[in-house]
Amino acid sequence: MLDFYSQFNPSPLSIKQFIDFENESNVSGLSACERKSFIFLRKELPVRLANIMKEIHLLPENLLNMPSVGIVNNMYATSFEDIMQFEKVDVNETTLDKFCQTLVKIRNRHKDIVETMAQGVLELKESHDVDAQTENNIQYFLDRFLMSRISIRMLINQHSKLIVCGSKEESSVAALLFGNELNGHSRHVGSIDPSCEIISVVKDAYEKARLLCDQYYLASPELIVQQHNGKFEKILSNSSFFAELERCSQIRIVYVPSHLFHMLFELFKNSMRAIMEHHSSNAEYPAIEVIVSRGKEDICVKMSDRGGGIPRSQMDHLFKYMYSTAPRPTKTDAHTVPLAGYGYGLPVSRLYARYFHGDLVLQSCDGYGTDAIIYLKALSNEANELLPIFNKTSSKFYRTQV
Ligand SMILES: CS(=O)(=O)N1CCC(Oc2ccc(-c3c(C(=O)NC[C@H]4CC[C@H](C(=O)O)CC4)noc3-c3cc(Cl)c(O)cc3O)cc2)CC1
Repeated sequence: MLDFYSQFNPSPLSIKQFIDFENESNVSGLSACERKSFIFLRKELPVRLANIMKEIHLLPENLLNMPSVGIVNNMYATSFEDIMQFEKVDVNETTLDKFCQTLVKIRNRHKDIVETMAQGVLELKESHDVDAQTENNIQYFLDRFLMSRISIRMLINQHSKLIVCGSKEESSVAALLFGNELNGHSRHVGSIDPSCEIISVVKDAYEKARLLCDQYYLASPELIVQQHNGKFEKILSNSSFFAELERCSQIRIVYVPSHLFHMLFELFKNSMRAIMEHHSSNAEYPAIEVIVSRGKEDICVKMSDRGGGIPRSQMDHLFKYMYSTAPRPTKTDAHTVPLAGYGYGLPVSRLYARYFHGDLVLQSCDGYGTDAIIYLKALSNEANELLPIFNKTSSKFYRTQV
């Protein structure tokens, strides 16, 4: 069955399709949405699982034989079998309920997979010499494996949040509690906010990172936020609309707030760490400046710090899984720098940006500071999932690399 489903390419969805899918259900009732989602997912989830499982099987023997990689492999095989039981069932209330609960079970099973995979890489580093080719292999695989995982969790979250998987009582309570409007704000569609106010997420991520910074450094840099809404530039001059523009000028995007938060939280931690270390002998710390801008195609969030910057020779390391994989500090290690990434914070943040055809880039001036720019698609119909495809090209990459 694995070979059968790995023959199909994953079908990317745009954010607009995720939204329209739910809006359509408003017309024909939730059960139509649930049925349509079930029919799509009972094929698409096995396709996405099978595509990445075939790549796991192409990994270098040394890595594949690591205990933690074996655990990941078995988890995927179990989840694939779980979904297979719905391949030919009739579509009725019982199977839809069971399917929902199976998705929640799979989501819980996979919740620590990033850490488990990182543990597998660590086991390899500690037991074998890792040559440049193997490191390239691992970088290529982890980018694709972690992107695939983001996409599978997105599909599961959209289905389970829209259908509000769980007991009917929970569903009715959820409907009572959340319904379609949240305190008059636009309603979320699963994990998507159709009107996500970017500056609010920026401030939230800053406050959470500042907490960690204050805990360790007993101080933290201030935040200066600006925005430039190019969308309204043309009619800015007409003062009669000014009040309206003031309200409209909050730059909003149809996006997944949790993805944006993850990226911003990671970047704030890195900027704060650089600033506090670079100015450790000062009593004053240069503020972090964030500019949010909206143009025709892109929405950009630029974070600028004066943390001393990084030489170009070191820049590539920041996105390297192998370079950053280090033993997680033990709880008793009182001197753990809370802002230091011991995992894959930056590479995963770039995957979140790229997942809907955006990007995350760093521009550093050694001796001065670093700019980090998050690019997001301004239009939801252009924000298509970017999915890894298992085919001859990807297989060849592993073969030539070995
Ligand atoms: C893989 S991960 O996601 O897990 N993770 C990536 C992140 C890393 O932590 C960090 C944090 C900050 C910095 C840093 C320095 C810095 O440290 N300079 C001083 C050294 C410059 C080289 C110098 C040398 O080696 O030559 C030795 C001093 N300067 O600018 C930044 C900076 C980086 C990012 Cl990405 C940013 O967004 C903003 C920034 O200001 C580096 C590393 C943990 C691991």
